[in-house]
Formats: sequence, structure tokens, C-alpha cells
Amino acid sequence: MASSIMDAQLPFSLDKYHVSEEYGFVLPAPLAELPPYYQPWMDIARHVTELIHSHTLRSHIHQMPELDASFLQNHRELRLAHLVLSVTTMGYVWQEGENGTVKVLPRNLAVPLWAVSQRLGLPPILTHADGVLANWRKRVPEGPFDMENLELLVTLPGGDSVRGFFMVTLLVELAAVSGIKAIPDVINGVRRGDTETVTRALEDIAEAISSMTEALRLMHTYVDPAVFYGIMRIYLSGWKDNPSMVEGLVYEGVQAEPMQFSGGSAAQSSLLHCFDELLGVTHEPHSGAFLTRMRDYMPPAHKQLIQDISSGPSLRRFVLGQDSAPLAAAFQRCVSRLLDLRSYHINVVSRFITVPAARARQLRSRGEAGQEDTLSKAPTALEERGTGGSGIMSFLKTIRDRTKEVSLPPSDTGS
Ligand code: HEM
Repeated sequence: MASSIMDAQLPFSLDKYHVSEEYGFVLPAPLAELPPYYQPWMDIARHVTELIHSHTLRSHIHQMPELDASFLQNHRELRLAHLVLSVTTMGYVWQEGENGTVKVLPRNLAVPLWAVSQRLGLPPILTHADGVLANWRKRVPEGPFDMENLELLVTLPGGDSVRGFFMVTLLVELAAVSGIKAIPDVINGVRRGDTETVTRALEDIAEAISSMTEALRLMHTYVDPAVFYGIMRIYLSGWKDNPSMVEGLVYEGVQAEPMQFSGGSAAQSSLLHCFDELLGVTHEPHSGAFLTRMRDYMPPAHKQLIQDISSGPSLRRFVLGQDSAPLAAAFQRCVSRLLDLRSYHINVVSRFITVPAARARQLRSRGEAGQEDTLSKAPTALEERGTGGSGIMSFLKTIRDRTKEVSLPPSDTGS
């Protein structure tokens, strides 16, 4: 377990936080196969989409043997097991759509998913750490890390758009790596009072945040909004604050009472949590509580990194106290780039949720259900709500506005 950076005055480093030099928070070279004993899990997970379409996934899962998860030996095996069991769980719960949900996850799925989750410190549901960070391989191993050469290990209904959604998000994670790697230089530089090092590191971070926005643009090329809204979204949704599953879900063989967990969202990515803590962004209580809860959906070492950044020295206070125009400009560039990213993300959400939701309502109210089938049959329960159950746009705008508040006074940036 990583210890607090405040424990020792050793230089701050990323070594103990499971952050890779090359891939950041992304799991390097995820395993694609489990040991042969677990073949029944892999067989179902690889065919989740077809089994959902034929309405036979649930019956296949009922016939699945109850396997003992304790033979899984290392982190990569556990991550693959969590991915396949959680994808299978999403399929099981949502196979019949929002009106045909279940109250109980059968024990042959619930017990091993719970056991693997306990060992990893992740919740027993599909998370960003599964679908994005641990769900990729290169088609040509020595080929480039780009959309053409990347594929998913397991998928859900939605065809190419599912690959697009997870892989573009993966590229956003990778675009941020140089920025994450610059964080120790900022913290150590502030401790030493080394203005130049901090300035350079902040320039790298601003650059990385710009690259994240560039990568996010690919969403429009690789994901069809109607497919995202009408087909995929339900498989990413959870059983907390969800009108289709008000009580939550009983994990049979684990606990008699139902439990509630949020669905997968890039709000569970550690990237913006790290940058917010570094720059000193503090969120309004409602959105702050949601974002803080999302940290429980991250690998524990990544969550620890965020906490340790937050208990480090105040960067903003340092910048204000230094009387260095280049330093102030670099800090302000980070804030501006983060604002640009959040504004662009709001556009993405509008295109992939708000606009299709309005069109779906229109089709239904005019009784034009036969047209634009994918949209008119879209689930209704999540229409106005984020996976966290909040009014999406006001939630995201509040977060963006709080980001703006860490801007430096114009006199400090020379503007
Ligand atoms: C089609 C693409 C996307 C859609 C429709 C989408 C939708 C949403 C929604 C509805 C929320 C509100 C919270 C929730 O319901 O979970 C959210 C939050 C968030 N999303 Fe996305 N998102 C998309 C792609 C991405 C990508 C690629 C990233 C980058 C890693 C990202 C990063 C975030 C972050 C960090 C939050 C928390 C709010 C914030 O810190 O500003 N999203 N997103």
C-alpha cells in the first residue's frame, strides 16, 4: 500500500502507485486469456453480444459452473477476471432492457465477481478500470498505438461504436501520460522552491491536457450517437439511483440484502482527479460528493495517488508567492486547457446524450416508433440523468465553473 507523501520528505515519485512509464493509468499488456480452468467464463464473456441478441445469456449463465476464484494468481489475471465477470454481469442484468431487469445476480457469477473485486479493491460492477484500462490489445503487436491497430478483449452490444467508445477513451488516457509523469516534478519543485522546474512541468501538463482534448475529438469519428444512446448506454449503467432498479441488486451467496453500485463512467478515470487536486480545484458539495464517490471505483493505488497529491503543498499558493511571470503563465495555461477540455466534453455529452434524448422523445410523442428504430426504442429511465443520477448538463457545467475559479488574478499572469 502506498504511504502518504507527507510521511517522509523523500522525493515524491510515481513508483508505488501502479502508474506505468509508458501507459500511465492504463494496464500495460493486459492478459487476453485466463488459465484453462476458467474457460467457462471466457466462453460466455466472448459471446455476450450474440447471447444477448438471442435472449439466451441468462440461461447460459444459469448453467455455468461455480468456479473458485482463489486460483487466480496475479494482478493481470485478476484484472481480466474482473473484466469478463463484470461484462457478463452487465449483460445478465440488462439482457431484456430497462423493463426486464432482475433482482438477483446468481451465485455462480456473484460469488467469484465479489471475490475478485475484494482482492482488487474494485466494486463488483463494470468500471472504467475494466472496460477501458484493461480491455485492449494491439492487432499487430509491434504496430502503432492507434485506432486501426487496437481491439477490445471483450465487448457489449453496439458493434463498432463500442470499440470506438472504449478505444477513444483509452487514447485520451494515453494522451495524458506525459502530464501525469510531470506531477512529481511539480510537487518536488514546489518543495524545493525551484520555480524553473515547476514551470517546465506545468508546461508539459498543459500540453498533455491539450492532447487529451484532441484525442476526445475522435469520439465523433468512431462512435455513432444513436447507437451510443439507443443501444450501448444501458449496458454501462449501474444499479444506484437508477429508476429501473430502485432497490439495487442482490449478489446471491454474498449478502441477502441488495447492494447499489454506479455504472461505468470516465468520471472514474484518475486523470482529471489528479489535475484538479494539483491545481487546487475544489468542487461544489453535490458534484464533489459524486466525484469523490467515483474514486472508490478506481484501482486503490490510483486513488491513493490522488489523495497524496491533495495532501501535498499548495501549488497555487506557491505560484502566487513567487512573482514569476513564466510560472504564473504556465499555471494559468493548465487551468485554461482544463477548461477547454471540460467545455469540449460538454459538447460531446450534448451530441451523444442530450440531442439523441430529445429526438427519442419526439419520435415517441409523435408515435413514430417505427422510424429511427435505434432511437425510438432507447431506454427512457436514464434520459435526463447521468449514470450518477444527476441532471447531466448542470452537473458538468458546475464542475467546469469551479475549475475557472482557480484562475489567477489577471495581474499575476500579466494579462
Ligand atoms: C461519448 C462519450 C462520452 C459521454 C457521452 C460522456 C458522458 C458523461 C456523463 C453523462 C458524465 C456525468 C457523470 C456520469 O454520469 O457518470 C460524464 C462525466 C465525466 N466524463 Fe464523460 N463522457 C464521454 C467521454 C468521456 C471521455 C473520453 C473522458 C475522458 C477520460 C470523459 C471524462 C469525464 C470526466 C472526467 C467526468 C467527470 C466530470 C468532470 O470531471 O468534468 N468522458 N461524462
